[in-house]
Amino acid sequence: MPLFLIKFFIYSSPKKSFLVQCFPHKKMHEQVLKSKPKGVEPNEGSASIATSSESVVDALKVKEWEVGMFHNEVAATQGIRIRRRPPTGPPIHYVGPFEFRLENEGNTPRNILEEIIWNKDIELKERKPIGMIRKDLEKAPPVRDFIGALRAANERTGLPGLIAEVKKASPSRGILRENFDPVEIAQSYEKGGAACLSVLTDEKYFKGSFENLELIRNSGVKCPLLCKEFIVDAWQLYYARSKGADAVLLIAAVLPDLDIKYMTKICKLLGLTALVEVHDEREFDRVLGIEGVELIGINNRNLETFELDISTTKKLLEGERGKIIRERNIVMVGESGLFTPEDIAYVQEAGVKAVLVGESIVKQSDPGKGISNLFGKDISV
Ligand SMILES: O=C(O)c1ccccc1NCC(=O)[C@H](O)[C@H](O)COP(=O)(O)O
Repeated sequence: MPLFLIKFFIYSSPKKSFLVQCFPHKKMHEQVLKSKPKGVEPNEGSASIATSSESVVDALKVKEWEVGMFHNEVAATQGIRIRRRPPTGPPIHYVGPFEFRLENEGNTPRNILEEIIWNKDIELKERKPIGMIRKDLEKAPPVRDFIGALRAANERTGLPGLIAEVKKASPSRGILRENFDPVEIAQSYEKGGAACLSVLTDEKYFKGSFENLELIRNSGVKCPLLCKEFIVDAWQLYYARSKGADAVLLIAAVLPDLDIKYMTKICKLLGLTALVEVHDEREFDRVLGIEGVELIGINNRNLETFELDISTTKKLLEGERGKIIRERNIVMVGESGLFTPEDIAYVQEAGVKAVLVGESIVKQSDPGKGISNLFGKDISV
């Protein structure tokens, strides 16, 4: 019997629901049983009756969860620890006409990155139909050359091209800047010599927005824009482009190889540059095995623990991997935790042609001047 059917029967068997109801206090059934009749707040220990059209929706939800589980299994074989969906079943559980809400330990994210990823699913439920996005795409401003801008800045200054991040807050640092005017910050970065900008669009954890991305794009800022989002679905690529993005971030700690392959192809079709982010050797090797990747970021921050170590960039670019990068002419980006001219020199020495910097410059009263402080000299055009 296929795995998804076995799981379906386990999760929908009357026996299990009996156990859940009889022994809610037992370790193996530490679920809090809640029903959620339509339009009524969850109510512990009761159930609601579903209509037949609801049962079609229910079947789809179960199926959706099964796909997520399959995704988790594939991802785990590639060393990906971030689970795409909660592993202990969909939070809403259906038995015949009854609907239960199950909450248990397995439905708790293991770290902040996993929490952000699970939250994307909730956000994506509200997405516009792809047909509407197609229309928006026709009106989107033309794509600008992200990698070209980084290379040009590197040649002009002899220093890594700067991707300056427009970031109001982060899970690791909280609020970085109270008086946050995204357009003013973007203009100040451009004036200070940034080659490209990275704009956080996640609202819940970074206090960013797609509105900020659009505002910056429509403000006359010429630097190409990276849409700094947690991408889990190809739909987000179309949406980012429709809002004026020139590049998107694909995180190898979250996306299995097949997703990265598929998404980089869609990016090419849309004219978007994909910045593929890695944090360790295994992720780096996986990404080097994918054809057509032209821009790779090494994040010095462990997104599960927040630990920062800029020697991550050096470690990953040593030896054979560094050689492959040079042979393929891939542009490497050193990301996170860069505060001083010495930090910039260190990652440049390690082999990066670009850096992605947020905190150290966005916190300055004049973010453009913050760039001169970071590089130890004026790099404005
Ligand atoms: O910054 C965080 O706390 C964070 C937490 C979870 C996922 C991603 C996170 N940050 C994204 C980034 O990698 C940085 O915004 C970016 O590289 C700039 O870093 P920094 O210069 O240290 O602000």
